Amino acid sequence: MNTTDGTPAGTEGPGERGGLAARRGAVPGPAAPVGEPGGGRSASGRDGKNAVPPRDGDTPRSLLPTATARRTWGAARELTRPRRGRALAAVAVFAADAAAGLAGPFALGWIVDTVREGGTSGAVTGAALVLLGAALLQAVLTATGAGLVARVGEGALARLRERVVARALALPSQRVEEAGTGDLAARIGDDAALVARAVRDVVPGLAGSALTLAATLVGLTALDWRFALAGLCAVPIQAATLRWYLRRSTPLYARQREVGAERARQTLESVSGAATVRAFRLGARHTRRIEERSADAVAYAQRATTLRSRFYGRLNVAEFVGLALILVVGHVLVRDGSARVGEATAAALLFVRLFDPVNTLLALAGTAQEAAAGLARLVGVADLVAASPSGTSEEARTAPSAPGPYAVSALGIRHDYRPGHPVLHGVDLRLAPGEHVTLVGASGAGKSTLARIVAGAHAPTAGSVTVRAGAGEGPRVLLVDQDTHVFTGTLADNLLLARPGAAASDLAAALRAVGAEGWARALPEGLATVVGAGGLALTPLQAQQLALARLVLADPPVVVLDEAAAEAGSEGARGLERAAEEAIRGRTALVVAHRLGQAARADRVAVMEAGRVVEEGTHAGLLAADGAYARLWAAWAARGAE
Ligand SMILES: Nc1ncnc2c1ncn2[C@@H]1O[C@H](COP(=O)(O)OP(=O)(O)OP(=O)(O)O)[C@@H](O)[C@H]1O
Repeated sequence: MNTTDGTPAGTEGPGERGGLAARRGAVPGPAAPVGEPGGGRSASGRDGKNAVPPRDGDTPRSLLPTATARRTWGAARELTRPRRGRALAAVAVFAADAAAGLAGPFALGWIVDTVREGGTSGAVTGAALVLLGAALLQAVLTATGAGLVARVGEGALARLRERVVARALALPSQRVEEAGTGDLAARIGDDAALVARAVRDVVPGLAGSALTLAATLVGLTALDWRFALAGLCAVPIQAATLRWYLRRSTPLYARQREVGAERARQTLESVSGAATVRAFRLGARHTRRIEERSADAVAYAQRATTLRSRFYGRLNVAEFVGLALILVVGHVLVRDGSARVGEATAAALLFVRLFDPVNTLLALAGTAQEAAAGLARLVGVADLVAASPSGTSEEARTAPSAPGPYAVSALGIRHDYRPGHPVLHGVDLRLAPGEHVTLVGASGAGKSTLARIVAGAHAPTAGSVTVRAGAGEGPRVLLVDQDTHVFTGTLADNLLLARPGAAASDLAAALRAVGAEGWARALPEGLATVVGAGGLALTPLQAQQLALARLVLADPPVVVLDEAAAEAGSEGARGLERAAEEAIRGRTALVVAHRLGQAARADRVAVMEAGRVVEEGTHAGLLAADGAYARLWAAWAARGAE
């Protein structure tokens, strides 16, 4: 993972921490603010709608929720509970490690006294061997402790990741769009990486450092309580430094995180919309926006680096004060005969040995804070209530459905993508059980929006959609639109996700029903051929047929088809029309049609204009009425019914 300023996570630029102190990673972790109270759907009852302020005419974004600090802590405990034994073992190992670390300074003090008193070289060698043995033991214990922590932490993180991905997949597309796909991607990518790094480095670092600190205090007290007191004089300076740092770093990292997410969102949006950006010559505008966001990210990274340098500078002062006091105390104690030179040496060495753990502790406090913010953002998504069953996508439908078609009524549907700019104005549309209704109208009339609302992919701003269920089961609506995804896997896998466990004969029958049997059989390994990214690329027509075959297998009582034939070319489009008719047979169906031939064969046609249904009736009836539909039909026929 890279930090926002391009340096690898876990490292810092040279010169930030000079002298004897360790260089430990306070990585500028983009950390989101803890969520504000809101009418959200997280299990914590809080839905932090972190609206990122708009820039340059952008629409404000409502980021996905972030869990409260309390809920985050609770989730971390829940996730580690099954591995409590290992966690306790890790603490015990780190404690033994810290105790073994005391051997070094004591042995060196012993060597000093032995040499001063003219002792034998054998005694010195013995002390040196103790030193070596202690160092080896420490190496083994440190590795064991880190291994235990990694096993506890990685297991917990894997569970959390699974939950986040499951929830993310169940989120209504509208919610993801509102937040920007970059927000979700940043959480699953950057935040998960941040937490994983914390599990690997921060937790062992914090635990080891805290225990070393405690053991060293015991060691100093054992030499003479006044050494411990002198060493403790550094603590107020360190505490003040930490407070000073955290007060500045918390909002800084939070803002840095937001700025990073904004940059990711903007980049993703510009790249994924590259064709549109080119077509409308928006390149310069998008480049400027990316530059602005990148400049923001760089500015915040620089501020974070400056802050860390000042933080380490203050820590050096604390170390100097503590060490100077210990040397003064040692001098006084040796002079009045209450301590030996070796003991004063050991005390000074014990204190110097603390530089590392103290700095680790303080530096990691910031990183731990960032990781906690990342974890809060992951838990926020993991706690989201799964999308309603009607919020469906074609891929999401897997369970077998209730038999028989249902009636659908969409009443008083209003929809604003942007507040105050309605694109649907109180639309009423009813479908009788098993009826096929086709939506027609000019581009931008609102057909796709209405279709997605009926399918449950968008929640309407006002109005309601009712799918009257038969006995027992809940409503089952399946949406097939032009965003058909071919997953990397075999053709059979791609079909089975619509009906897990279906027999090969069912898969073949579904392919046959949508006219795909021919090309599927001709594949090098038939149903076992790997398709999708990295495998055989399916044509847009084949991908649409695959979507329709999944529809046949999922067997939903209600189906919404939107532009399934759009990308297939006119020959392919006619084939797809036939496949679609076959796939929706026996179901209640709402079909968005751009080719009016589809409308002619539907039970009923609804004509939309500027967000309203302006005409409804059969093809023949509407032609006879000589209204909006008749004009559309005439125009379509004049273009050669392409
Ligand atoms: N995600 C969105 N955000 C903002 N506005 C949108 C969004 N999707 C559609 N719109 C707007 O809503 C209006 C209706 O669009 P919609 O796609 O529903 O129309 P349509 O009749 O299906 O058009 P087409 O035939 O071109 O697909 C249009 O003005 C469109 O620009």
